[in-house]
Amino acid sequence: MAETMQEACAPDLSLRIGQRVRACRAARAMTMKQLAGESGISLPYLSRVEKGDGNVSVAVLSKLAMALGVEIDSLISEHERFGADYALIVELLKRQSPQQLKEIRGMLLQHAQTPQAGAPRRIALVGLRGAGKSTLGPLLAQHLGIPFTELNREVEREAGLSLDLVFSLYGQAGFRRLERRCLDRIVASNAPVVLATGGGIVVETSTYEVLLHSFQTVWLHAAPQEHFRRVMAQHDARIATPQLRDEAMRNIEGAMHARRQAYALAHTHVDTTNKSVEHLVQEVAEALQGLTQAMAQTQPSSEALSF
Ligand SMILES: Nc1ncnc2c1ncn2[C@@H]1O[C@H](COP(=O)(O)OP(=O)(O)O)[C@@H](O)[C@H]1O
Ligand SMILES: O=C(O)C1=C[C@@H](OP(=O)(O)O)[C@@H](O)[C@H](O)C1
Ligand SMILES: [Mg+2]
Repeated sequence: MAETMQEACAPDLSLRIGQRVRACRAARAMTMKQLAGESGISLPYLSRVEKGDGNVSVAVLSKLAMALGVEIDSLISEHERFGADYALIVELLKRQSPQQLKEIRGMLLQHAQTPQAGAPRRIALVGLRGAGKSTLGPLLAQHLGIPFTELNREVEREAGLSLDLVFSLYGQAGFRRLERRCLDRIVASNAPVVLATGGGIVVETSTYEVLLHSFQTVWLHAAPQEHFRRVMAQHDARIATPQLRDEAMRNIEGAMHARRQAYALAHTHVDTTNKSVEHLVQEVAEALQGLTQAMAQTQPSSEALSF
């Protein structure tokens, strides 16, 4: 059964699409009749789309985008909410190479990441399940003399439910909203902390951006087989049968593949393969010290961004 966007999405999305189509058409000084003709959509149907009352299929959206000479995502996005500069910056960024984008992000973060006198020490451990975040976190915190927080426990406390129930009652999206709320609260508390995050925090870009911006982040990693071996050794109920085990291994490999680039954005990376937990506490502490020194030496540039 063909599912239309109207059925799949909230009504305000239809309204937004309608407003975007109308605004793009107006900016191009096109009449409704012209747009209908150029896109091959009937005039009455286009009128309904613009009123936010059409069952807009992806095919119709694609025809409209083509006739307006815009990318289909610009008819769905909320970019205009952030103003004209935002839209121009997005276009400017689209023309940069991955390396240039890395440099631009670094420049934008330079001020935020230069340690300010008296700023709280905030460290976040990221990585796939079995990375050792929950194991190393409290030991690292003890070593540094600052408190430890497990973000998933904060989510459970916020929801008043176990993590499994949060997922089954609110779904992945509900969990991510709670995770963000808890992270925001930790940032706002302005206290030093070693934070063990959940393995999936990197998938919600807006949450991960807050984490990268506000914490010194450490990616703890190992080969997928090692992550799997460690999770297996925890005798998790989710991998109690051979089928579940196969699925779990594929899941870990798939997640590592899909998340590798995001994890790699962390400020420092530590390979945990064949290293004892005690050794790793030292190694992570040294990596963080190196990072703090490197950040202190990087003077915020007063030059204009030149890209
Ligand atoms: N460096 C390590 N070498 C071997 N086993 C480890 C190491 N770090 C953690 N483990 C074990 O792996 C399992 C998963 O660790 P955990 O800290 O719960 O990972 P995470 O919180 O990142 O999912 C635990 O049983 C833990 O004892
Ligand atoms: O990798 C993931 O997608 C998840 C990892 C879990 O955290 P841990 O990494 O602490 O196990 C937990 O947040 C949730 O089950 C989702
Ligand atoms: Mg954990």
